[in-house]
Amino acid sequence: MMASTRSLLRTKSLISNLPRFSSNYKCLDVSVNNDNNITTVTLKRPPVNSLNLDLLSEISDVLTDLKKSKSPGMILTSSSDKVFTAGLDIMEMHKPDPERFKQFWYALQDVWMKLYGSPFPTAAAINGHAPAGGCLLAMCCEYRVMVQNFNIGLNETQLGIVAPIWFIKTMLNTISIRDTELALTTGRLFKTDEALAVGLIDEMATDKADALKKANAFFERFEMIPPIARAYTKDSLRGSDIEDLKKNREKDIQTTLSLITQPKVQQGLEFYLALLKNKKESAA
Ligand SMILES: CCCCC/C=C\C/C=C\CC/C=C/CC(=O)SCCNC(=O)CCNC(=O)[C@H](O)C(C)(C)COP(=O)(O)OP(=O)(O)OC[C@H]1O[C@@H](n2cnc3c(N)ncnc32)[C@H](O)[C@@H]1OP(=O)(O)O
Repeated sequence: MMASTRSLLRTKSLISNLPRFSSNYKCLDVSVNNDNNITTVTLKRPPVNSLNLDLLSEISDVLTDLKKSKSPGMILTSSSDKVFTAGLDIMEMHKPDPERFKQFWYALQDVWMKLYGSPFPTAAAINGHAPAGGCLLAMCCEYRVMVQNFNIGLNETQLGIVAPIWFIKTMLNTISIRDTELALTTGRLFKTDEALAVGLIDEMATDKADALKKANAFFERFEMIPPIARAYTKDSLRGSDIEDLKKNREKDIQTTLSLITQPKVQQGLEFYLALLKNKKESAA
């Protein structure tokens, strides 16, 4: 084979392995670092990146693309300078249309299964508050770097709701059983330094640039590790949690819908929404 043909074929195979990202994302920025081929996925759904059906569907799509293209790794971060994500969009849970809610919850399950179980390494550069679903996304990643003076945690009980079992398992994969129980029953939000002390995050950062730098450095640990061995090992640790949800997926959707539509739960959500609005009014 002529050298020029070989080089053309090599170029073609490189091109076909490059991640193909839709330029049509409305709520995400997706960019690949030329130095290490790590993809940074930036949540950008102002004002607080709350996770609605649209945003979850886009995250799910980008995770599929990254897996298909055998990406060497992904960093999840936010375009906001004070919120990583405010968690699930409360408007998807307040007086929900049942069909839409089912799609919404299905999309959340998809994101969780794809992110928690990704064969490629993942890191969260948490550059703002990460309550509830925000903490869940961060915990799905394998490594967390968080900017100082923000909050992170599963605060569901504070809203009068209950974190689903797969949220709980994700926390149990991150911190101790004892700390998980205390954190969940009290709906505790940890400040960055408290999160570090308990192991909920791995490193602190001074600002977003520092967080991205530290997150990028995490991937250097895998330079000499065969990706297949890495991926199988991760699957051995996390795969059974994912299988459990796969088996119970429909039941999980139905149970969540029936819990969330209980009048007491709806009243609790209304009260919480009013608190968020009042906070703004009293600050003005
Ligand atoms: C027997 C009982 C059984 C009960 C079982 C029940 C159910 C079980 C089933 C399901 C479990 C569901 C699990 C849910 C997990 C979740 O993720 S719930 C969401 C939790 N999120 C939060 O608690 C965060 C709330 N937000 C904040 O604390 C702050 O907004 C912030 C993130 C710290 C940012 O503060 P900041 O000052 O910058 O912004 P504002 O507070 O002024 O907010 C701006 C704007 O955005 C709105 N907003 C904030 N968060 C959300 C949100 N999560 N969803 C939707 N909208 C949100 C806020 O209201 C403001 O709106 P505006 O006034 O119209 O501008």
